[in-house]
Amino acid sequence: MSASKPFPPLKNDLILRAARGEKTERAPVWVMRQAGRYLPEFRAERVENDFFKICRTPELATKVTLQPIDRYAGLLDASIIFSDILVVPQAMGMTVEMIPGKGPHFPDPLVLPQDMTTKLKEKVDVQKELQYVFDAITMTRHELDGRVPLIGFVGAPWTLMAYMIEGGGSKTLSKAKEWLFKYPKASQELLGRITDVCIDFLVGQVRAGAQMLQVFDSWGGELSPQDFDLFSLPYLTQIAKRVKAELGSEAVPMTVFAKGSWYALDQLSDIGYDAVSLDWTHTPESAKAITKGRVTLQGNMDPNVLFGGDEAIIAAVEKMVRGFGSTERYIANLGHGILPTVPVEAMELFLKTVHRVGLEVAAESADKQ
Ligand SMILES: Cc1c2[nH]c(c1CCC(=O)O)Cc1[nH]c(c(CCC(=O)O)c1C)Cc1[nH]c(c(CCC(=O)O)c1C)Cc1[nH]c(c(C)c1CCC(=O)O)C2
Repeated sequence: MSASKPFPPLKNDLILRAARGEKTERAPVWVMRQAGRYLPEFRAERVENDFFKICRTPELATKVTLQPIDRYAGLLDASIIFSDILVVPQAMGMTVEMIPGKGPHFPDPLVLPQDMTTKLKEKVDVQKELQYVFDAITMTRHELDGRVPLIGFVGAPWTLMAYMIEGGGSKTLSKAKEWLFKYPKASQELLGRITDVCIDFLVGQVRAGAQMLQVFDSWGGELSPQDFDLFSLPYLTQIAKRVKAELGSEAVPMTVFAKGSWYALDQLSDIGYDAVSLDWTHTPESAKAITKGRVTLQGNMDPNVLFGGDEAIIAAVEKMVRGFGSTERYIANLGHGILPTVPVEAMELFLKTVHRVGLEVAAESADKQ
């Protein structure tokens, strides 16, 4: 498939305007992992198909991406392409399986620096290896019919390196950290190689139709501030700068999410991203005081509030949306992905409350002027 057929015109550009720092009528909202196991229609799809088969089949990836957009019609202001951060290690030559109930598993992880020569491809042809993601993006853009913008994404180099060495989830990340401290040069080489692939992949996603991009450093907060400076920040910086330089006038807004790296918020506001996604360890007031309007803030309700019942959800959304202020440089979201056991009604109440409070805040700020 090619991106040559023109895409339908966009009817809701709230999130793009918020990311660019323009005023919005209300705070736009979407949710990390909004296409996922809390949706019965997604679970039904997973009975039929393996996780990576869905990722690799554009028709299925498109179908699953659209599930939350259809179910919560008019309530979500963005879609995010259904895929996974671990398609990058796969493109680099590694095998990754998704084990139901357990998560990702690498049967043959990187153990020693010399494994970079034997277990990773020397040159990665991103266009060929990840064509299926580009096809899914192009197909989804057409099927969305301009309802909301489509977000593309990658995992950050440090988070991907950690998976490639740990071979899956880990409580301590001891193996990946052993690399950082024992083999710092090899670690930097690996991070650089992952960065190059991430850059080609993001550029390709935009050329295929992605209208905004997010970089997920899910394990950023496992690093000390000094180690984040050495092993994550330089690569996050390269990604923003080189993707924007390569795309030139076609560049789209970019968001960085470094979960747990509260200490890096000031730096993350100055490295070329338009938006910074926050987990729930920030108050809106402190995040605004640190970032001083340099970036759009995204987030940040604790996803577990969705288990707390209606009153708790409404109270937390009120606090969040009023705290961030709703019409300037703010995108409502959770502080991390929605969890698989969240009731679909709780998600609906979250979205409806963000809309209601967002409109109230906008009306109040218009009154004041
Ligand atoms: C660390 C990470 C991964 N994947 C991702 C991250 C970064 C975000 C984060 O920190 O949560 C990113 C991701 N993974 C998925 C998306 C799809 C788009 C969306 O947000 O809706 C996105 C953006 C689908 C998925 N990725 C995965 C599922 C569930 C798998 C299944 O259906 O069996 C989905 C819907 C599997 C996955 N993939 C990964 C793990 C650790 C797991 C297992 C744990 C879990 O299930 O939550 C790696």
